[in-house]
Amino acid sequence: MASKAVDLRSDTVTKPSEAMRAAMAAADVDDDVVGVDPTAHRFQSEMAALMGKEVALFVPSGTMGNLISVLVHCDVRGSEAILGDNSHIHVYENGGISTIGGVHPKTVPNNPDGTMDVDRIVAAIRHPDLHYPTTRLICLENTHGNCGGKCLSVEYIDKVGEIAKAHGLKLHIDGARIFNASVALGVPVDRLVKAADSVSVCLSKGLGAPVGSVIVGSKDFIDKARILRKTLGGGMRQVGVLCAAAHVAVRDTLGKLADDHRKAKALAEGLKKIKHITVDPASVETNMVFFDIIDPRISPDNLCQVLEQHNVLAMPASSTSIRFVIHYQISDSDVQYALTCVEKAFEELLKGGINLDQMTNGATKSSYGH
Ligand SMILES: Cc1ncc(COP(=O)(O)O)c(C=O)c1O
Ligand SMILES: C[C@@H](O)[C@H](N)C(=O)O
Repeated sequence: MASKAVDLRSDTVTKPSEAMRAAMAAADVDDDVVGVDPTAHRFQSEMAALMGKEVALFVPSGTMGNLISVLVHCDVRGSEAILGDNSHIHVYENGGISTIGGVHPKTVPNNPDGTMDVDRIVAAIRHPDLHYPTTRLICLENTHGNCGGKCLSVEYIDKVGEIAKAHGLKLHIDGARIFNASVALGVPVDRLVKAADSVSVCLSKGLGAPVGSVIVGSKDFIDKARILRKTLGGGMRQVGVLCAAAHVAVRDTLGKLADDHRKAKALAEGLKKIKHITVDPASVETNMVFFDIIDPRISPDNLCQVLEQHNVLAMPASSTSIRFVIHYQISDSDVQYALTCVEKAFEELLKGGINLDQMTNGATKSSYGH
C-alpha cells in the first residue's frame, strides 16, 4: 500500500512545496487594501506580462475570478452572458453570476471537445427587442474541465473573439487550466488568450499554489475588477504571503505540466488494459482521464470507496464514470500503483469480497459532476 494517499481527485489537492512555504514565510508584505502589497504588486506585474495583458489582479479563487470578470463586463441590468451548458461558470459556481450579479445566462451546448458551435454562439446573440435581455459577453473555458480537460485551439478562440468584436461583445476565458492548454497545444499563453478581454487563471490547480487565481485584462477592466473584488469581500491585507507562493508555483511548476500530461496518457493506456473499463487514451490531451465502468452493478462511488481502502483517492464524474486528475505531486510509480489498485478493486467487488449491499446503493454520492 502506498505510504501516502495517491490523490487523483483533482489538481486542486496539491500541498505547497517547501520552496513555497519558505517564500511565504519570507514574503515582504503590506496592507493590500490600504495601499499595495509589494509582493502582490510584483507578482501581478509578472502575471500581466506573462499573459500579454495590461494588468493582473490576485483574487482568492477561480470562482471569484470568473464572477468578478462576468460582473465587470455585464455591469448593466438585464445583461446576458453566453456560456457553455457544461461550463464551470454555469454548473459549479452556484449560479453566482445570476444570484449575485443579476446576469442572465444564455447557454449553448458544449461539444465533447469543449467548444460551442460558432453558428450557435451567433444565433444566441440577442437582437435588440423590448422583450429580450441584452447580450454583453461570451465565456469560453480552456482547458474544459467537464469535457475531459480538452484544449480550445487558438484558431477557435480567435474566431469567437472576432464574433464578439463584430457584435460589440466582450470575451472572457475561464482559464483555470490555461497553462495546461498552452503547454499541450505548444502555443504561448499570451498568444492563446490574445482575443480575450479578460482571463481568470488558477494558480491553485496544476501550478500547485496553495491558494488563488489572477484575472488579467485592460487597466480599465482591472480598475473595475478591484472595486468588485472589495465588494465581494475579496480585498486582502498582507496578501503577499499568498502571492509569494504563487510566484514560486509559476516559476517551479509550469515546466512540469507536460510531464503531468505524459503521466495522464500513461494512466489512460494502463486503464485501457483493464477489461471492466472503457477509456479512450487518444482523447487525453492534458492532465485529466475520464473512464466508464462497464458493469452496471458497480457504481463509480462503489469503486471510489474500494480504491480509498487502497489509499487511492478519486471522484465520480457521473453515474457511470470516474475522473482521475494528474498533478505534479503524482509520480510515475503512483500511476502504476493506482492501476494495480483499480484492478484489485474490481476483483474484490466482483468476487463479492466487498458486499455491494453494504455500500452505497449505487447512487453516485460524491460526484462533483451533475
Ligand atoms: C474550469 C474551472 N474553472 C473555475 C474553477 C474554480 O476555481 P476555484 O476552485 O479556485 O474556485 C475550477 C475549479 O475549481 C475549474 O475547474
Ligand atoms: C470540481 C471543480 O470545481 C474543480 N475545479 C475540479 O476540477 O476539481
